[in-house]
Amino acid sequence: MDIDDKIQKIEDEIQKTPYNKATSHHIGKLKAKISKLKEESLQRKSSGNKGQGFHIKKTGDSTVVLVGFPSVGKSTLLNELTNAESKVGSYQFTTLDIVPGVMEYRGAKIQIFDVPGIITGASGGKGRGKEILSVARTSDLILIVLDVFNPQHLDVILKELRNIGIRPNEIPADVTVRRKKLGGVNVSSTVPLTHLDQKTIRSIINEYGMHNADVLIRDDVTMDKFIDALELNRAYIPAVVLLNKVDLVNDSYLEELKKYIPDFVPISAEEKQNIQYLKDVIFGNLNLMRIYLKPQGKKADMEEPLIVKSNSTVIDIASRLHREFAKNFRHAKVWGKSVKFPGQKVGADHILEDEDIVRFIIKK
Ligand SMILES: Nc1nc2c(ncn2[C@@H]2O[C@H](COP(=O)(O)OP(=O)(O)OP(=O)(O)O)[C@@H](O)[C@H]2O)c(=O)[nH]1
Repeated sequence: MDIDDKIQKIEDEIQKTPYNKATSHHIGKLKAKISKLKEESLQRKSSGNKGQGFHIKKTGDSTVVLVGFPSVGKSTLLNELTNAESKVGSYQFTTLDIVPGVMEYRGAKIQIFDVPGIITGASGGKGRGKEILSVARTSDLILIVLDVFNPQHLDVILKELRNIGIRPNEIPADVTVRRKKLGGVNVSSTVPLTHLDQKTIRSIINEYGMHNADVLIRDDVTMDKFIDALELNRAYIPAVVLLNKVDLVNDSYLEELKKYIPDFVPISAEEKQNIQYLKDVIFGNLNLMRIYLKPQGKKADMEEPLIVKSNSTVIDIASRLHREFAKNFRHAKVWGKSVKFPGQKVGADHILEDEDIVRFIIKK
């Protein structure tokens, strides 16, 4: 029996088992088993395909990946957003290889990848699923591209992404597990747990080979999220749904769709509709900010901002500039939204905001 058969067999068993208090620990154990098998299957696939996968050199400030079925307009969109010269064809599977492009926006260099069209079963190795696997898992944002006439593909794509360990738009549950030598499994939580009982938690923990551990739970987690928290390989990545080719439909069609997909960005890559707004959405979801540097006695360089992650501190910026800078840091002066008055003196841990101007004062 291969791994997929094993997974199917356990899934069938879960289907047949009624879910209640008495069976919860058993179902927890089965779900943990499935999670481990899927992980094993992923590991095998990626190691078995050495050399064939895409090796992408990450450049720029962030990376974004376009995921969608063939012919939904990914190449056309990539051309609109970036400087890449991607071939556009009106037949399926035009994208034969990965095409990175760079979108320059608000001073940031955002690298965008168009991966070959996802098809059902991609995560299982069908089509060119493993490419999606390697690219999407390491990206900072996933753009799920749908054709306006095939919105039902969203469910398939989300399922495929989950199968390769991606948890789009989820935040990891706050669970810590400390292994110990003796004393059994001790579970404590800071909030009431409405989805899991002690027996189920123990049963899942045991399935992961741990028989002595302190488990601390700070969220009212579901069974699935608890299992995710025990897997090391989960990728929590923001995702945005794009509905392409809206030039072919009217407003009432889109209104109707909102009943099924509450949150999407309508675009037309071909007719260049809503592209500017999309760029804003991309930038916004990457959680980046622009910081301008002001050398001593000179005006700030307002041409080329430093692009950093939101909530970066003064010392984060200093470390990025130069190791010596951070080591000899004394204080900084800041102009902008993060301070009460212009030129305010701040310490290393001060959190900056978008478009702040910073001057470093370092020990001589
Ligand atoms: N009407 C309309 N057609 C579009 C739009 N975007 C793309 N197309 C057309 O859809 C077809 C497929 O576009 P591509 O950009 O090649 O699609 P793709 O998703 O990259 O396809 P694969 O390379 O097969 O994965 C082409 O004929 C495009 O001209 C759009 O916004 N409106």
